[in-house]
Amino acid sequence: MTAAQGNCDFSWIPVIDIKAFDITKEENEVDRNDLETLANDVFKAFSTIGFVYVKNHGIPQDQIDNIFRLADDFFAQPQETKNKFIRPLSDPSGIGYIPIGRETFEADKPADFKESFDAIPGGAYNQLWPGIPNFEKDVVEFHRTCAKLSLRMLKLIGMGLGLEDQNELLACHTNLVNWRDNSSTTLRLLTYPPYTEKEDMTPGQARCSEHTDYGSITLLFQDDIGGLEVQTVAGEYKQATPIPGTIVVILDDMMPRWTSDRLKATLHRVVPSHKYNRRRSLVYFTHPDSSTIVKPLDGSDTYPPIRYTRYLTEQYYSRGLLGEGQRGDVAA
Ligand SMILES: O=C(O)CCC(=O)C(=O)O
Ligand SMILES: [Fe+2]
Repeated sequence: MTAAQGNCDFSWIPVIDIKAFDITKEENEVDRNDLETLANDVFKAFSTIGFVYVKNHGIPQDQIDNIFRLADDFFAQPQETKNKFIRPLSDPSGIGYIPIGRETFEADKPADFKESFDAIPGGAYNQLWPGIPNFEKDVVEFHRTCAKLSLRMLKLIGMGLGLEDQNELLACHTNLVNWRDNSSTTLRLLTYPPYTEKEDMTPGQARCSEHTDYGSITLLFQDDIGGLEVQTVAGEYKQATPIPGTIVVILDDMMPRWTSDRLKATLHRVVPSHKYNRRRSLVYFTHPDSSTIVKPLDGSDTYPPIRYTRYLTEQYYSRGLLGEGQRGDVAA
């Protein structure tokens, strides 16, 4: 489906071809009609299912493959080496290595059977980088590349919403351009090891338990092993099958708040459906600037204003990534 065709099928996650507005194009080269068609499609998808597959985005496949390889190199290290990158519960950033069984989205369930390495480059936090050749340089570069795509998606969302100032959402994301300060935008390298029910997994344990993401939008690069499930409008879960060459774009918790529920943040999870296979993904959590006060853009009182950092701190705390004593530290 090309941008000019429009009219995607919105009964399930649509594939939207954004070639007309990919990250290699200068904004002033882009045809206005193509842009409007794209903005309409993106808006329809995000106001129904809350997810899209984006193809022809302009991020080179080689660059993506290289980050998957570097992630493999990190997770292949001995446990003691990886443990050196665990951040203490007193660290408000939530970055670093998160071992299996530490993070949970549902307090009454066993913590997730996954491990991750979270990166917020830019120097605002004391990020520790593994000594794997090119790891820091390439991860930082990939972070910046993802920022370009997120900015494109935010632009389309602003147009699709018909905002008087179409750049109003972009204005809350200066951290994607001047990313040194005010940023909690995180690249997560994620791996779900193979397992046996008897020895490794606890009954009821998920690879990634049910949740919505916290920020503005998420870019999810998945490998070819399935397991990601997304809640349908009818409330059932359905597989979001990997589609080669696409990135899954997810709407996060701030969007219903900004748009008075015109846009949705949809529940999703990763189920242990492929036990002999490792699943890997790269997740770019785009966050608004930390100091942003998120409130309905239509001036209504659908949601009370909230300072983004405060919201995030509460989420990290409830996920087990932050200690009780740190909850107030970065709050409003
Ligand atoms: O690995 C995946 O496919 C999904 C991960 C996810 O939803 C998350 O980390 O927020
Ligand atoms: Fe998620």
